Amino acid sequence: MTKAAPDAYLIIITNPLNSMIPLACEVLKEANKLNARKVFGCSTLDSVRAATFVGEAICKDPKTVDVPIIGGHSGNTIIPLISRSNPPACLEGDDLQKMIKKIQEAGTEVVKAKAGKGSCTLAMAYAASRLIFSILRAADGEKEIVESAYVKSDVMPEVKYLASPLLLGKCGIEKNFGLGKVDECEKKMFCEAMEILKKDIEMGEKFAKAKICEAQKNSKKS
Ligand SMILES: NC(=O)C1=CN([C@@H]2O[C@H](COP(=O)(O)OP(=O)(O)OC[C@H]3O[C@@H](n4cnc5c(N)ncnc54)[C@H](O)[C@@H]3O)[C@@H](O)[C@H]2O)C=CC1
Ligand SMILES: O=C([O-])CC(=O)C(=O)O
Repeated sequence: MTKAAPDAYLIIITNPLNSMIPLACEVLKEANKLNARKVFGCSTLDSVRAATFVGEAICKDPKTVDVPIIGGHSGNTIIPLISRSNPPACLEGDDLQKMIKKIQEAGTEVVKAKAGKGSCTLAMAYAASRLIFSILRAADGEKEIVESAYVKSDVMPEVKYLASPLLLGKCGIEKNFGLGKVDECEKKMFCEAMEILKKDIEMGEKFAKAKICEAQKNSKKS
């Protein structure tokens, strides 16, 4: 990609996404071709699931429901901001906790059900096509297109990569909306998620650096 299409958008679906985006960015950085505005970790399925489950709970068509997602794309790092659901979800106590868990565990549930035979496919195809079409529509000049995705981020100094709502534009990410307003419960979940994210990010970066180092040594030998 760095040689054949250095200006291309890079959208990664492969897990572990929290580490794969740092890994990819390290490789692009090494080749002097990193344009972080065009590198996306596809966490759109979390947005799709949140809209579907919240929509079911409040009897609304999921297509009309928006729930911002922050954090990452694995278990507890997926933080659906139900307090900012549009239309409002008004979930509290046990119902709220169950909803959050349902969104966070939905992917793992499918992986377990398929018992070693992959993960969810059709829903993933839908989510990927939604992100790709959003990016293309924005590149084509359509305004006010917002998607949550896991990207290189300077929103929080503690974590260099983060999922958050993004305004898309002609050249990729136009603006990162960051965390925005979060309630106390969401803030607590985010603080816990940051500790996991930090380790996941470090793992991706370390892996990339080791592979780059190995490749450099091999090229010197030959
Ligand atoms: N971002 C997201 O929301 C989602 C991400 N995923 C991720 O997408 C990836 C694919 O998922 P599935 O299609 O369900 O998995 P799968 O197990 O059905 O397919 C993986 C494919 O990769 C091939 N493969 C494995 N190692 C390879 C290598 N070194 N070189 C070339 N091919 C290789 C396997 O032969 C297999 O065909 C996984 O990493 C999964 O975790 C899946 C669903 C949602
Ligand atoms: O864990 C997996 O392989 C599947 C996944 O990311 C999801 O369904 O969100």
